[in-house]
Order: sequence, then C-alpha cells, then structure tokens
Amino acid sequence: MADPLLIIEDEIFLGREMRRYFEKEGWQVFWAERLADAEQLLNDDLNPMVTLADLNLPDGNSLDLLDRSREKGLQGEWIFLTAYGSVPDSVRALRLGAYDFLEKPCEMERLAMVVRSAGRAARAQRRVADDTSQHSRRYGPSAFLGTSMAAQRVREILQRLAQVPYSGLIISGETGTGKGLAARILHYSGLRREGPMVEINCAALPRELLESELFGYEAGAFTGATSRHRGLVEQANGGSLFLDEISEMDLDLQAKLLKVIEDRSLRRLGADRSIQVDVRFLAASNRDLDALVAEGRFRADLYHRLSVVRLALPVLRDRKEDLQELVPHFVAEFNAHAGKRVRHISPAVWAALEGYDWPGNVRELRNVVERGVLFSEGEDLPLEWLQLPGMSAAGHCPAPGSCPLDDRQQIILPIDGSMDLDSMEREILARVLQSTDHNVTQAARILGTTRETLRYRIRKYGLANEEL
Ligand SMILES: Nc1ncnc2c1ncn2[C@@H]1O[C@H](COP(=O)(O)OP(=O)(O)OP(=O)(O)O)[C@@H](O)[C@H]1O
Repeated sequence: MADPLLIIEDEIFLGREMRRYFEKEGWQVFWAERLADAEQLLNDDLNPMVTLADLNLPDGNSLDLLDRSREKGLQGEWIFLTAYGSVPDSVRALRLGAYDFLEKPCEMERLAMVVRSAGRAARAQRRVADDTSQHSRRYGPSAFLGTSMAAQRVREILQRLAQVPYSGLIISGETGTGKGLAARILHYSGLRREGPMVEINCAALPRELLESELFGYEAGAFTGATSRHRGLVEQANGGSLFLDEISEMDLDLQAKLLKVIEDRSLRRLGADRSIQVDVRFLAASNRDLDALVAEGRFRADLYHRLSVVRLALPVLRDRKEDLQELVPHFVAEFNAHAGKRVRHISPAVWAALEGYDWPGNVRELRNVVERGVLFSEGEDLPLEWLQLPGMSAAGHCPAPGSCPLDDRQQIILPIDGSMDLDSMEREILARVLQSTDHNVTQAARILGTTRETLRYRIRKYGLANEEL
C-alpha cells in the first residue's frame, strides 16, 4: 500500500502540482490548504510518513502543528518550505526534529529527492519503533519462564531492575541458563527500551578486531581502514551494550573499556577528539569472575565497576520443576514453527527429561524439544527422538566422539534429522580435538577458525579436556 504524504500548502497552483507529482511517485497524497484542515486530518488518525508543509499559512505557523503532532506521538518526517526563511524558524524547525528546511522557489526534482530520502528515513524509523514495541512485548520479565523459587526470584529482580537506572551489570550463569535472554529482558523492559540494544560476543573475535569493533576507527587509522567506522559502544548510545563472555576480553582492552565507562566518552582509533556516549553496559560470563579477578586474569576495577548490580542465573538441574513450564512452552513454539500438533507428553518422556542433568541447561532442553517436535508424527512427543546422552533408543550418536570416523579421517554425520546443527558442531569439535590431542592451536587451524572462537565453543559445548 502507498505511504501517506501530507502536503500543507495554501498556494493552489503549487499544491496541485505537488499533489500530481507525488501521486505519480507512488505516494498516497493528502493536501490541506490550511493548518486547521491538516490538523483535522491528523486528528482523524492520518499518520503521514512524510509531511511537506509551507511554513507560513493563513491560519498560523506550521511549526506549531509539528510541535502538537509530536506531542500526540506521531513520528513521520517533516520538510518545511518557506519563502520567508528566517534563522529563528529554521533553528526551531531543527530543534523540533524537522528533516529539512527548503527555500521557495524550490525545483521539483530537488524537492522530490528530499521527500524520497525523508521517506526512507521515516520508514526505517517506523521499522525500529515496530521492532521495539514487538520486542518490548516479547521480552517482558515474564519471558523468563519457570515456576521454581529460583526462577521467580530472577523475574522479581528483572522486574525491579526495569525501573531503575544503573550503568553496569554482570549476569553470571552456566552456558544456556538464559544470560542472553535476561540481557534482552533488561533492555526491552527497562528505561532504555527506546534506545538501541547492541550485542557482541567478546570470545568470538580476535583482540584487534574486538577493539576496532567496540571503539570504532577513523579512515586511515590502520591498513585497511578505508572509511570511518562507528564502533558498537557508539552504536549503543542511548541504549544498552551487551558484552557476552566478557571474561575473554584482553586485560588492556578491559582497561580501555573501564575508561569509557568512567569518562562516558570514547575516542575512535586514529581520532584526535573524544565523543560523549551514554550507554548501559550489560556483561555476561559463564566463568567465575571472582576467581579470575583473584588470579589476576580479570581487572578488579572493571569488575567492581560492572558488578554494582549482579544477577546470577540458576542451573536447570537444580530446578527441574521448571520443566513443567518450559517443555510445553517450547512444544507450543515449535508446533507453531513447524506446523506440528504435539499435545501429549507421556510419563516415559517426562521421566527421561526429569532424569537427565541438562549440562547445556535451557538451551539444550530447547534443542531436544525442537528435535522431538520436528520428528513427531502425531500428538505425542516421541521418546525415541529425545536422544539424551545415555539413552540408546534411536541408535544414533548422542555422546560426543561416538560418530563413525572413516579411514580418511572424515566424520560421518547422519543427515536424517536425528542430529541438530548444534549437536553436529559439537561432534565435529569433539572429534577434531580428540585427533589433535586437545591441542587448541592445531584444532583451530584444521577448522579454519581462531583460537578464541574455538575456546568459546569448547566451553559452550562443555568439551573441556577432562570431559573428552
Ligand atoms: N528461563 C527461560 N525461559 C525461557 N527460555 C529460556 C530461559 N532460559 C533460557 N531460555 C532460552 O534458552 C536459549 C538459550 O538461552 P541464552 O542464549 O540466553 O543462554 P546463555 O546463558 O546466554 O548461553 P551462553 O552462555 O552459551 O551464551 C534461548 O533460546 C533462550 O531464549
């Protein structure tokens, strides 16, 4: 459907010409000759993507209408046309967030170009606003499921944190306990929900790349820096930056991050001026940061700066009563995704789920339920597709390192749906680590990845040496 464009113009000839021109450009054009008519349209629920307004109209100044439309929460872009451009008006227009301020007479081509780019900006803004309101609905504190005391306590803390301003926070918990989920809840239900939520996994990038990704750089700052790059801290301005696996950040980068948090400003690599930033830092770790601080492997000052507020997420094996809520939730989710109709979970399935220890926590549970739902053929969640380690029902390869290896050192993985992508990745890593005697450098070379990434995945899949 065509996007609405509101033209407010009292010169009949010009108004007509603009209407004809922009209808041809694909807009749904509304034309008002007076401010009062335009206001009536806005009151009648018109929400223009772009408004093109003459500044001085017989019944008033259209900046006042922009002001009132913002108060009503209307977001589209405004472009002003004026024959009597004055500095105070243009200053006020910009303060009110006008897109552009053009002097009449203005060539139609130029006007059309400005309207087109204002349209693009307004559409992008609307998408962000829609995403934000969708995310706010999706990521309320109640999105953290579980009926156990521990889960209830987490929800209470999330609820409380949503109401207060704080500059930093540490979320701890084993892999898959919901640290990423908690960070999204904190952002989208908190005071900064209208701002951006930016996420980065500190273990996934080598040191230099992490530094330039976080702090940005100017053109020419280093070989290959062809143009200016706004770093993630800057991109998170007004919102939150989620630093997952913060324990993997190098000590010198930790020092740089601490300075940014304390000074509320940063300097891009190669820049000679600092930029003010207003960011809330959410950090997560599945390692014991207290211990890392004691060993000198994590900076105490950064730890103390971030750990003003701490949120520790409970492991699933200590709150198995939460399965009663989590399993039906994931079943419903994957029923909807895959068009399945699983409605029944047999006592045998419950017994298998409750008897398992869930080292990968809720993530692992979610994957197991996904596989079950995908391969269900009726209303039952099939026991044979749970394939929990220790179960031999389907005869596939649930335990790491158990898939067949052929004589050319190739791994044979079943592609009949009995293994999901995570399990395949885990299997491949386990086999390569076995074949290199757990030499991470050699394994990273074979896999064509960095040691940092590999280390992160080893921890993610619980493949540390002693478990192989
Ligand atoms: N309490 C919960 N209620 C609903 N879903 C949950 C809960 N906890 C985790 N999940 C879901 O489990 C999956 C894994 O969670 P998440 O990625 O947040 O874990 P994590 O602790 O950040 O893991 P990692 O340390 O490996 O990065 C996600 O799909 C998340 O939505």
